[in-house]
Parts: sequence; C-alpha cells; structure tokens
Amino acid sequence: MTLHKNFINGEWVGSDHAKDNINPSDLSDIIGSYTQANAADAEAAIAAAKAAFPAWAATTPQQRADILEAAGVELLARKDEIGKLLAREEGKPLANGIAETMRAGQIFKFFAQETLRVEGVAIASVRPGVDITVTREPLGVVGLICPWNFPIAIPAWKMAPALAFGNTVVFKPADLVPGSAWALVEILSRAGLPKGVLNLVMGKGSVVGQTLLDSKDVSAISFTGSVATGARVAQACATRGAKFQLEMGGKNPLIVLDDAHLDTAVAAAVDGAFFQTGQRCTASSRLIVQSKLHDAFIDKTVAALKALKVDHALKDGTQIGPVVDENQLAQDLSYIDVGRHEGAELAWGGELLNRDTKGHYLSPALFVNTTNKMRINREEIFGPVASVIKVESYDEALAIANDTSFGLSSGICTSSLKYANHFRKNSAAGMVMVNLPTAGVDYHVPFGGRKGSSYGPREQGRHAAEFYTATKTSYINAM
Ligand SMILES: NC(=O)C1=CN([C@@H]2O[C@H](COP(=O)(O)OP(=O)(O)OC[C@H]3O[C@@H](n4cnc5c(N)ncnc54)[C@H](OP(=O)(O)O)[C@@H]3O)[C@@H](O)[C@H]2O)C=CC1
Ligand SMILES: O=C(O)CCC(=O)C(=O)O
Repeated sequence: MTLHKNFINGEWVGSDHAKDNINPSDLSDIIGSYTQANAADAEAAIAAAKAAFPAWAATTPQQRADILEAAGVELLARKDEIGKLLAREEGKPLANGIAETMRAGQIFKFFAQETLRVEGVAIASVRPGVDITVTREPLGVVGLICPWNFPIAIPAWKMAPALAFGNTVVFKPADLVPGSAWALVEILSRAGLPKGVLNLVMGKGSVVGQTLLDSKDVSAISFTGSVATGARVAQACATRGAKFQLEMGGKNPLIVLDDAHLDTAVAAAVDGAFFQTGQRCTASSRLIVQSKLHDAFIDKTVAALKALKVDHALKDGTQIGPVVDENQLAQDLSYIDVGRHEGAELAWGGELLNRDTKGHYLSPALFVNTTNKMRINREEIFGPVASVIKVESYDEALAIANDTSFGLSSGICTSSLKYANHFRKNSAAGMVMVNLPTAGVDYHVPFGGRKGSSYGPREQGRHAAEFYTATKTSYINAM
C-alpha cells in the first residue's frame, strides 16, 4: 500500500511510522497508509514556515490569487473523486462528500479574490501635521488544528484566508481523516506555492498539535474541535501571547411554534439533527416544540426517521452514513443510556444496525418527554441523537433556547414575522436560522458563535481577515 507522507519545506517526507486510514462504513476497507509525524517533524515544519514567511508576505496579491484560484479550480474539477475519498474516510454520504469538496473549491476561489481587496484607512489625526493610516499585515506562521467532521471544508476555510493574507501555514488535520487533508495539500503543492509556505503534519494531536501550541515561532492558532481541547489551546496560546481562535461545540436549539408549517419544521429538524450522522457542531440537538403542534410534530418526525436509509456512505440512496469511529459510537451510546436513566423516553432509534458491511451503524435516536436540565440537553453528544422539549409559549421556548452554555447556531420554525424577527434579535447565538435547519451554512459569510461555542474573531467570508491579519496604526509627521 502506498505510504502517504507529510509535506514539509516543499518535500514529501515521512518515516515508516504510519497509520491505516479505515473506512467507518466498512471496517475491512483500508483506504491508505499515512505517515505519523513526531514532534521533530512538527518543529521542522514550523522552521520551514518561519523561513518562508518574509518572501511569501512580500508576494503580490495577484501571485497569491493565482495560486488560490488554481487550487479552487482543481478541487471543483475533481469533486467526484475527492468527494468519494472524503465519504470513504469519514462516512458522510457520497453526495455530501462531493458537496463539501465543492464548498472547499468555492472557498479557495473566494479568497483568491479577497487577496485583491485588503483595504486600509487614512484618517485625520487630532494633531496638526500628522497623518494616520490603519493597515493590515500578515501574522507570520499560523497553525491550523482541524477536526474530522468536515475533513476538507474546515481545512479550506482556515488555509485559504491564512495564505491569502500572506501567512505561512502548518496544517495538522484530525488523525481520523488524513486522506482528504493529504489530497488538499497535494493540490496546493502543485499550484505554485514556494517551498515552506504550506506544510502538512499528520499525526496525533497530543504530539503534533501540542508542538504547534507550544512553539514560540507559531504566531497564531486556528482551532476547531472539542471544548476540552479548545481550553488547552486557549491556555497554551494565552501563556505565550499567541493569537488564537476557537470553534467548539454546540447544543443548538430549533424552536417549532404552533403556527409553523409542519412539513417544513419536520424537514428542518430531521436534516439539522440527524443528517451527517448528527456530527456537526451546528446540529439541532434540542427540538423545542410548542404544545399544540407537539404530538403531530413527533409523529411526523418519527415517521421520517423510520424512512431514512442508514447505510454505507457510498451506497446509492444512503441518507445517513455510519458514526465516524468506535470512540464516537461509544460516546453516542453512553448518552443514549444517560437519557434513559434521566427519564427521557426514546420515541425512535438508538439501536446498533447490521448492514452488508461491518461499520459503526446507529439508527437516529429521538428522545421525547425531556427537560432542559437533563444532561442530554446540556452536553454536546455529536451523534445522531436529539431531544424534544415541550413548551407552552414562545417566551418559554426562547428562554429554554438561550439556557445553555453554548451559542453557536439556533433556529425557529414559524409563520409569524413578529416571532421570527424577535428571535433573530434575542437568540443568544452567533447564527440564526428561520424556517431552516440550524446546520448547513454558506461559505462567504461569517461563521461562529457565542459563549462556550467560540472564541475570537469569526471564520469565513470577509470577516476572516480579522483573525489572519494584524492591524497596524501608523502616525506620520510629514515635515
Ligand atoms: N466543533 C466541532 O466541529 C467538533 C467538535 N468535536 C467534539 O469533540 C469530541 C471529540 O472529538 P475529537 O476529534 O477527539 O476532538 P478533539 O478536540 O480532540 O480534536 C480536534 C483536533 O484537535 C487535535 N488535538 C487533540 N489534542 C490536542 C492537543 N493536546 N493539542 C493540540 N491539538 C490537539 C486533534 O488531533 P487528533 O485528531 O490527532 O486527536 C484534532 O486535530 C466530539 O465528540 C465532539 O463533541 C469534534 C470534532 C469537531
Ligand atoms: O453546518 C455547517 O455547514 C458547518 C458545520 C461545521 O462547521 C461543524 O460542524 O464543524
């Protein structure tokens, strides 16, 4: 089997210390062998990125735009092949894998154009004879620590702005999904990047990730993953004065009011809570439903769940793939037990499923008769598990929606402009959806949350410049 190596200082390098990449839809399917970097490899990648920084920061916007555009064009052209690899290694249905690859391609094309739009301001000083300018500059070496649930889109939405604004990059993908990361870096390695500008170090978070966190030569860290690891990132970066940005979990509410269009609400709930196996930080894990529609909503949602096809990610018609690995499956099952013990009632699902291939198949689980105090409604599960919470009024629904330590996305299904507008203004979340699933976002607008979900400037769209650049205020006395 071909050994896929790390990319450091423009070379593919790696020892025989490698790990098999296993398909969660079929545990007998080994996708490839991927080098495991050690701390010395990570340090070599940081040194290469540091050496490459001054020249890369001095390139013209057009040079950077051309490289990012070429990567975007190739990603779009190879969407079927890379989407299949992604589906195979992460367990996302093929159509979602292809869509995610296209999203990554569009992100590169978007940031290719952003290189040309870096603006500053000239502003009058309060002192006579002094001119002030406020400009943006790259930060230096940026470490990207990525999760497994969007194996190409999340690396793309960190890497493209990092490079666009003149930073050099050390990219550490999640250990479970090296294939999509390798494919992405391979494309960029042929797109015209000078050596050292982009480095890939596949390996364990506790080794490679920690080296990035602790290195004085890494100016900034962009992290997406769990709350626990996010706290480590924050502590390490704050201690040594590095800039950092965290995207962590969610416990996202979807409110369904009595005046909602029932089919729209059920479709939003099923998609938001269960598609992509519930493994989205934007997943709607708390379905807050007003009393008159409550029973009909549950009946229709259960009917929809019964009809969902849970199977191999590459099989025609699969709507929900497997859970990503045995650890995540164990976490999902343990929360299903927690819910039962807390007195919640399983209206459907939560069963391990046998399919033609041995994989981590779990039927989507819907808890009913739950309260917002239960652990299943307070802690992120990150699997195909959601709860219904019954409420009497919009005010009660809003209070429950905001009663969480998270604040990533939120949603409301209603035909009332008054409630939709009130919710938009009063939901304590970074992203609000009306008559839409809480998950599934556009690539060109800010992404991020409040409270325990996120820290630092927003990712994506034009707002990404806030994180990937440093602001400089210059005072000039032109005498
Ligand atoms: N908000 C989101 O989008 C996501 C949330 N999660 C949540 O996290 C839970 C666990 O998932 P998991 O993948 O283990 O999440 P982690 O937070 O452990 O992993 C996220 C990234 O951080 C890396 N990492 C782990 N330890 C360190 C460290 N000490 N220093 C630096 N980097 C480190 C990981 O590497 P490695 O993979 O090698 O361990 C991975 O690249 C999920 O069940 C879910 O609740 C998970 C993924 C995405
Ligand atoms: O909902 C989406 O489209 C993106 C979600 C996401 O980025 C995540 O779950 O980490």
